[in-house]
Amino acid sequence: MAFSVSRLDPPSRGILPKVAVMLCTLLTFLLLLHCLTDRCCTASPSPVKASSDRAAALFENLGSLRTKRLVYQGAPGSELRGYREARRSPRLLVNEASDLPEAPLVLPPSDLVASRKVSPRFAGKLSPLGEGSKKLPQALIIGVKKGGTRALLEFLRVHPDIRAVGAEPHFFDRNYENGLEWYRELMPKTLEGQITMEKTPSYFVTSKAPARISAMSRDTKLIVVVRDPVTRAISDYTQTLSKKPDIPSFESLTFKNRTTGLIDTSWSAIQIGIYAKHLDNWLQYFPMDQILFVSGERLISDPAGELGRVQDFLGLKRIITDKHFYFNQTKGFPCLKKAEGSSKPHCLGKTKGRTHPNIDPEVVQRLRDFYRPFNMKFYQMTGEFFGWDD
Ligand SMILES: Nc1ncnc2c1ncn2[C@@H]1O[C@H](COP(=O)(O)OS(=O)(=O)O)[C@@H](OP(=O)(O)O)[C@H]1O
Repeated sequence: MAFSVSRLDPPSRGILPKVAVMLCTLLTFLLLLHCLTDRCCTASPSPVKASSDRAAALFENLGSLRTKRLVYQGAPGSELRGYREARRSPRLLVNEASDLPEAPLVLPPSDLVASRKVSPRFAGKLSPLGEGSKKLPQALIIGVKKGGTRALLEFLRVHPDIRAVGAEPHFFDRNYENGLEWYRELMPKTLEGQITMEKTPSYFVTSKAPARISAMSRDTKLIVVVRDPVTRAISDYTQTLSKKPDIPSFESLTFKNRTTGLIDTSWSAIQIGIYAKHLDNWLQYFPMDQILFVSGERLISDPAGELGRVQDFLGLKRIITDKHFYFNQTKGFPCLKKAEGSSKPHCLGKTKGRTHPNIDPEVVQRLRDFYRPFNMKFYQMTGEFFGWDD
């Protein structure tokens, strides 16, 4: 102020210059006062102020996201909600925090994925590191042939936490010599927390399979789809007949000697249905609570109910429910409203749900009598009643 007065001071000492100096001083004072009010700052924003505001906003957002991450780690059960909230704020992540590394903000912590509080498939879509790795299966559908194993696997594949091989690897029966690394290579890539599965129905009747699977992992979960052994035998025969139309009749293959009524238990169609005998072999290596028996009949009459049991057994959330199925009148079987990775309805192929040939009722009855004691034993061993002998 003193500086401006002396600079404006004219050499003359008249009254007018003094008034002019006083007016100038007053004007300067008023201007300064004006600039200290809000109107002044709003009208002419300083670039420094704007950028510091953005930085403060980013800092605040980062802070709020950090808080969310702390919530995931600190409070079990609140994880998914917190993560979803963060996901539902794309504006926050894309616009305001675009300068910040996105991955650490977006991905749920790995321990959270491992505990499956967040669907690993969901997390996987966001993973910057790729699609996981191939692992040996943690769960197997080991049988039984013609029990409904394909239907079960196709239905299970709808679950986001299950990844399964489509074809039957036959590792523990035919391809064991290829080694575990060969087997692992067949598997789909999975993320932490996802379950790798395969189905090979012949494992259930392969005497070496229990020891081999146990050597891979004693924790392997085993699923067996069982079906009335008489219907199963006819289904098995129907499949063979479709490939070799010249084979003898079911009736003649059933007996070693039709006159004496002696059943040919060496015929695989008959052999496979002696479930109690095969199960005995598995129980040498696995405890009963590591084996789940799925009813082939209920898989048709109530697929969601059976799938509920399977999801529980695998420790998965019950995601596959009634709303995933519809009954297809033409097929005569339940089908998926949407198959895995598709939006279209999906029924199993025409080799599933074949029309069976008519079998002499006397032979059917003879087979029912043959299986009854084995079925009783099987119900006793499993503690479950499948109702094949009503
Ligand atoms: N949803 C659905 N759609 C079609 N078929 C179904 C379904 N659920 C169970 N099934 C029954 O599955 C039987 C075939 O069993 P598998 O898949 O175990 O056969 S195989 O061992 O893999 O060849 C098959 O046996 P067949 O009827 O004798 O063909 C079906 O009865």
